[in-house]
Amino acid sequence: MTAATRPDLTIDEVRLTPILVADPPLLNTQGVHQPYTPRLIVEVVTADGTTGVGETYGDTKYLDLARPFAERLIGRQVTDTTALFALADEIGVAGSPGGDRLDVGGLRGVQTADKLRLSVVSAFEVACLDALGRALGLPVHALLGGKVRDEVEYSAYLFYRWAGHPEGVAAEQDDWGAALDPAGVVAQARTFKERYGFGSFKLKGGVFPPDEEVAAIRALAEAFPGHPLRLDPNGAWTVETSLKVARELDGLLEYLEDPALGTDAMAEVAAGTGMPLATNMCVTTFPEIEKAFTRGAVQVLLSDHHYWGGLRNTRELAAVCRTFGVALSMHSNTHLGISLAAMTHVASTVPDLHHACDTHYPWQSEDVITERLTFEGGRIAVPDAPGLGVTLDRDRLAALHARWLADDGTLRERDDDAAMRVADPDWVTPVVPRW
Ligand SMILES: O=C([O-])C(=O)C[C@H](O)[C@@H](O)C(=O)[O-]
Ligand SMILES: [Mg+2]
Repeated sequence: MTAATRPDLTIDEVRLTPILVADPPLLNTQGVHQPYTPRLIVEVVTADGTTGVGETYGDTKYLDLARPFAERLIGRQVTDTTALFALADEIGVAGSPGGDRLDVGGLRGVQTADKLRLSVVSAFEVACLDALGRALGLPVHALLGGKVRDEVEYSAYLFYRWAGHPEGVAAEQDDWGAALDPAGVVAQARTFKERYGFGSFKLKGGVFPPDEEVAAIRALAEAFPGHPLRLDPNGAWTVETSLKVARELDGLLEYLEDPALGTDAMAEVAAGTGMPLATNMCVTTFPEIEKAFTRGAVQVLLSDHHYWGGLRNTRELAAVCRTFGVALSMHSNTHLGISLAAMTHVASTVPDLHHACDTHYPWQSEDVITERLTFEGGRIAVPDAPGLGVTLDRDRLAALHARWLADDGTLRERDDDAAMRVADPDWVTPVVPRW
């Protein structure tokens, strides 16, 4: 390829398409998933006609950042992903003029202005890498330095859930049925194993009193001997409860995920148990690393390329974890195939990936790509086609965007509390720790 034949990778156009995607009634400590959840699909189009795609959170606060960011990208090169961070810093976050803390809590850790920006940057970075890979005929993993494995292992993400969303609420149906006790959780795990071949199971906890969730883990251990298990109550427990559960599940869990909220509480739990602790809550930004790692508060870091700022930042995070002797795996939030492909590419390039990664993907019956990614033995084969190796399905994208347009605004923000209040008008956001 000479300079004359090199494709013109100047960004000519950026398309942002907010969508609403069907989501089952999955329970967590804050409430229940809404019947439809917002995501944002990003497309960058280069002067030579190549299009790259990315995906991130679609709530209004992300859209408000993505729009001015998209304008600033026009005329830049898709190769210039380093510049994305400085560009993002130019954009103010509403309610946080100084770029400081917006609020704390939720299920994904602190929400700083910087983290919001990084969550937006990640979709553009992935779209740029996809476009670059397509233009060069190279898979994204090659652009990241090359894969060290041909498949990436994922874990079944078990949720307590209702059979359907509340009566009268517009929603898609599925055939999973309810899971509200140990037998239901085991049945759900069995379905996951049959359909996708998953070899390890994570249970989303913090929904029922700890004893009931301990019983569910015991039932899983009995039904699936030798299969790695995890429990994640999203910080719903006190230090004392966390230590009690750690004792009771000693030898049954590969790790306990965010039993208590915040680095101080996690460090206290870690000091009192030999059970490895994982997090996607107390360490979700680079500034939080030093305190947590030096105090031994976490033994497994669950990265998430969305809020860590993309695929290359994920690799930098992996290097930091390696340096501190902290194991690495991946967190997931409701996502579609574009993000699953991005996760798979970056995961394939990280030498020390210690546990099967989380994914919500099997819960998503809808997608915006022409061919869904498939799990064989709980694993996804790392795509070798150019870019991410996925193709946007424009009809599906348009249909899910039409749903977003038709919504009166209630579903455009993920709000698990509000969704729970539809079923239980007396529901109030639980004060954490709950138990
Ligand atoms: O590992 C986690 O904490 C998550 O996956 C956070 C998510 O928001 C999960 O709790 C959910 O989807 O309800
Ligand atoms: Mg978690």
